[in-house]
Amino acid sequence: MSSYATEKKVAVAAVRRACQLTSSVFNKLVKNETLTKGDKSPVTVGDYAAQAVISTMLYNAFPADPIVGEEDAAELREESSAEMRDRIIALANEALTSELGPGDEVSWGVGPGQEKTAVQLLDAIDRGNHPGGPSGRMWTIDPIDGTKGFLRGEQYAVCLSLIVDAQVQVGIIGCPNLLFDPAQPDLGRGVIFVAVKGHGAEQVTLTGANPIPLKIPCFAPSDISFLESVEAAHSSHTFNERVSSLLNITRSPVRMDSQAKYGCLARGDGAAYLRMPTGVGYREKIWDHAPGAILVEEAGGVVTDSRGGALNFGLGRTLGENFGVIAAGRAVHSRVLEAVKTAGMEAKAKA
Ligand SMILES: Nc1ncnc2c1ncn2[C@@H]1O[C@H](COP(=O)(O)OS(=O)(=O)O)[C@@H](OP(=O)(O)O)[C@H]1O
Ligand SMILES: [Mg+2]
Ligand SMILES: [Mg+2]
Ligand SMILES: [Mg+2]
Repeated sequence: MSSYATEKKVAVAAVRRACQLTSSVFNKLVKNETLTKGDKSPVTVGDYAAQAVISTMLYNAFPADPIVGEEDAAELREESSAEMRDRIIALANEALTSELGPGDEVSWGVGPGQEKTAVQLLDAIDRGNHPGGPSGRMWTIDPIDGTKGFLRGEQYAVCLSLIVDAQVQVGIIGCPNLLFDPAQPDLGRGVIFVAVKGHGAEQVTLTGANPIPLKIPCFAPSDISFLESVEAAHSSHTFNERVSSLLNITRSPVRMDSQAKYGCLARGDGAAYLRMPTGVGYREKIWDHAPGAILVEEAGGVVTDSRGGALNFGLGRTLGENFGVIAAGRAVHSRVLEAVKTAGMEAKAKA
C-alpha cells in the first residue's frame, strides 16, 4: 500500500500555512471588527485566501490533480468585490511568502519572493471546481470548516484530503484552537491530525512537531459521551438525545464545530460522533467528511451512515442522499448503530 509520503508532506505543509493565515485573519479582523457586528466578511476573506494558498501548493506539487474545493472565485471577479479581492490577495501572499518551515520546499510555490498575481490566486481558488466522481485522483479542500465556530473564536478546522478511485487515502485536519492535549493544557493550542490509509493516524503540532500516534480507546458504557455539532440546524440534537437515552448514556454531549469532532474522537476525547439530518434535502459535502473519515478509520474506528453503509466519496461533490453519519470505535459503533435504528423506527411510527 502506497505510503503517499510526498502527498502527506505537501498536504501537511499546506494546512500549516493555511492555519497561520486563518489565525492571523482572526486576530486582525474578527477580534477587532466583527464579533459584535456579526459581519461574516472575515470568514469569507479567510476561506478564499486559505483555499488559494492550499490550491497553489497542490498545483505546484501535483499539477495534474483535480481539486474539489468548497469555495469559488466567481463573486471575487466582479468589480464590486475589488476591495475584498485585494485583501484576499494580500493575505494569501503573506502566507505563501513566509519563511520556509520544516519540510517546506520552494518547488511548492512557497517561501520568500514567491508572490503570486491576483489572476494566479483567483485561478487557484477556481481550480477547486472539479465535480468529483468515482475514478482517478482528486483532492478535497475545506479551507475553513465550522465557519460559525471560527467567528466565535471556538473550534474550526482547515481540512484537506486525497481521494483515489473514491477511496480516501490521505486526510489532514488542522485545528488551531484545539488543545494539543486536554490533560495537559500547558502544552497549548494547535493540532494537525494526519492519516494515511493503511499507515495509521497521528497528531502533530502546528509546526509539524511532536508526532503522537492515535488509537481510539475502549470505552466502558458509563464513560460514553457523544460529540455533536454546535448548530442544531446541521444535525439533530433531539435525535441524539433519544439515542443517548436508549444507550443509558449519562454524560452530556460535547458540542464542537467542525471536523475537530473527528479529531477528538480519534484521540479518545469523546466516544462517538453522531450527525443525523435535520430535514430533507441537505446533502453532506465530501470535503466535510473525507479527512475525518480516514482519520477515525486509521485510529481503529468505524464510519458509516445511519444504516451501517459505507460513506460513498465517489458520487460527486456530495455524499448523495443524506442518511447521516455515525463514527466511533468498533464496539461503540455497533451499539450506537442499533440504537439509531431503534430511534429511527420510533420516529417513523410517530410520524
Ligand atoms: N443543513 C445542514 N446540514 C448539515 N450540514 C450542514 C448544513 N448546512 C451546512 N452544513 C455544513 O456543516 C459544516 C459545519 O460543520 P459542523 O456542523 O460540524 O459545525 S457546527 O458545529 O454546526 O458549527 C459546514 O461547513 P463549513 O461551511 O465549512 O463551515 C457546512 O458544510
Ligand atoms: Mg465544512
Ligand atoms: Mg468551509
Ligand atoms: Mg461554508
